[in-house]
Order: sequence, then C-alpha cells, then structure tokens
Amino acid sequence: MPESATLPPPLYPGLKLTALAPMQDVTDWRFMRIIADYGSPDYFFTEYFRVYANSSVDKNILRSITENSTGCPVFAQMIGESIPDLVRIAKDLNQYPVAGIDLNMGCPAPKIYRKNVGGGLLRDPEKIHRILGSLRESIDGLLTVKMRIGFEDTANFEHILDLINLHKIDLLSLHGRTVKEKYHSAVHYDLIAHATQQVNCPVLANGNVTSATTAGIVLENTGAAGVMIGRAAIRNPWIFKQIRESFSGKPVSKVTLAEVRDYIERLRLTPIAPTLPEKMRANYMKKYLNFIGQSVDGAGAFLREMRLAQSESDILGICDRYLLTFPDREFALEPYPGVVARPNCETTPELVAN
Ligand SMILES: Cc1cc2nc3c(=O)[nH]c(=O)nc-3n(C[C@H](O)[C@H](O)[C@H](O)COP(=O)(O)O)c2cc1C
Repeated sequence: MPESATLPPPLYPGLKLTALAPMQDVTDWRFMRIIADYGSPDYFFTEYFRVYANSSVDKNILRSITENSTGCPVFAQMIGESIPDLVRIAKDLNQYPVAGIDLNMGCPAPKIYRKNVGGGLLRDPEKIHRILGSLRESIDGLLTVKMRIGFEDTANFEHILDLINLHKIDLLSLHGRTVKEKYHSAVHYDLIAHATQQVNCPVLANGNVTSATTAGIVLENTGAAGVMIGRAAIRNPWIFKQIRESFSGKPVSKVTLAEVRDYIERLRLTPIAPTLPEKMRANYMKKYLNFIGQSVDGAGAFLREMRLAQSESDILGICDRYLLTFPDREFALEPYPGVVARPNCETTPELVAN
C-alpha cells in the first residue's frame, strides 16, 4: 500500500489552517488568483471533477492546478461512485502538481445525490468503505475527504468516521449539516467537535464561518485544526487575511466600500467575463454580487436593485452608486442580519467556460 504523505505546512506555522471551500462555477483558477491576492488561505480545493465510465479530466477545472499561481497547494476534488473510474482519474490527476486527491461526499443537489454520488454516498457506508479502500491502495500521496454529517440524519456518522480512520484519510473537511439540510439550517458544530475527537486526521470545520470572529468561535467550539470557508470568501475575499490577523492578536483590517468596488472590477475583468454574451455577463456579475451585497447596506437595497438590473453596465452603475458615493465607508465584516444571498447554494446560472 502506498505511504500517505504529510499535509503541506500552513503559510504561517503555529496558526490554525484555513482553506477556500470548493465551489462549482466559482472557485476556478481566476478566482483563486484573486483570493490569493487579498490574502491567501493555506489550502485551495478545485471544483469537483465528475468521474464516471469513460470520463476524462475536465480541462477547464484542470487549469486551477496547471495554472495555479497562488503559491499555495491545491487539492483536486472528485465526485463519483465507480471505483475503477475514481482510481483511474485519481491517478491521472496525480500526474499534475496536486497537493492531494479529495473525495466529495457532500453535494446536496438532487441530480447528483440521486446517482449515489456526492452526498448520496453517505447513505451507503459499505460503498464508502470500498471506494476509500481502493483509492488508498492504488494512489500515492494525500487522500482527503469533504463530507457532510449525514444524508437524512446522522445514523451513519460514527461508522463513516471509523472508515475515515480505517483508510487513514489525511484531512477531513466537515460541513456540519446533513444533505437534506442543504445550506440553510443551523450548523451542527457539536458534531464537528465530536468528529475532531474521533478521527486521527486534522478536521477543517465548514459551514457558516462568516468572519474572523466566527472563525475564532467555531474553532474554540469544535477544536478543529482549521476552517474551510466558502460563501463568505466570495462576499469578503479579505477574510483569510483578517482571520490570520485576528489569530495573531492583531487588529483586523477594515475594508472600505471603494476597495470592494475594486474587487468587483477585478471579478469583471477575469478573462472569462468579456467573452460572454451581454445577458450572461450580467448573470456572471450577479453570481458574485449576490454575496457581496450582503455587507453593502443593512436594508438590502443594493441587492434588490442589482437583481433587477438587466445589463452589466446597469449593474456597474448600481455598484458605483452604492460603493463610491461614500467610498471611505466601511464594508461590514458580517452579512447584515436578514440580508440573504438568493440563491446561496449550488444553483448558479450555467456559464459557458472559455
Ligand atoms: C456555489 C457553490 C458551489 C459549491 N460547489 C461545491 C463543490 O464543487 N464541491 C464541494 O465539495 N462543495 C461545494 N459547495 C459547498 C461548499 O464547499 C461548502 O461546503 C458550503 O458552501 C458550506 O460552507 P460555507 O457556509 O462557508 O459556504 C458549493 C457551495 C456553493 C455555495
């Protein structure tokens, strides 16, 4: 059996780990680059590579590995259930400079879990046993898992944690919700705390870590080795830097609305955006602004106006009005209460990748 490697060291030894959560149609190589410029997390994860009979490695997703200019490790995430194909694609991915291979056992989209992949696997520990065993046996290097606490309930949780140990998984990213709880319920941090006690590998606590303050609270309550952050990093790409400041006992940097306007411009200028037709360019911007808008104004007026806009230029006009009228005003560290991103899950508009 190949020996497992050791995890890449954190950027700042002694501080807890941070990771950008994988997000389909968001965390491509361009977005990772932007995030790294505002203060990189320790680890990145790719969007999931779909694995099935005769599947090949998706070339666009592969770019987040081959064109990774963040200077930080990238784990390649796979979703699938066919063991020979998972092994085949994991070996292919291992030809590239990946930090490790990650298995998705959490995706809550019905079209995914109905195929018994992603979160669907959590219903079948026996299958998980065979998948992890085969991957561990046949691939070199780090093998990591990202999962939820269960499918409908947590009946299989203990058993799956035992499998994480049995197959010597190197890192567990744990979203503290069941598949059926999707993205909206309270996060069961108590079960993340339980997992950190049960498993032999480091655990990244995931779910609703919205700021440096909540990162500190979640780490204290769970004892996890670090935090994995998704939606809050789209809203506030400075979050990883702010967490490091807070963990080192320094004041957390404030961000002005003008700086947020610059971030939006960077998103707009990612190479994909100018090549899209107008309607799609507007949707492309809305995908990010949906989250950013949660910290712009407490009444949610920015989000309401932005959602009604039909063109990119209308959207940018709204951004200018809300962000550059009082450019020195602070961008809220937390989302304003009641100002919600809609949708705030994996239902982003289909985009044509170039
Ligand atoms: C738009 C979007 C796409 C996502 N795509 C993936 C994915 O490809 N793989 C995965 O494991 N999780 C995916 N997730 C789940 C996130 O990685 C994360 O577990 C979840 O958003 C909870 O963390 P948060 O509260 O910090 O956002 C996605 C989430 C969102 C919002």
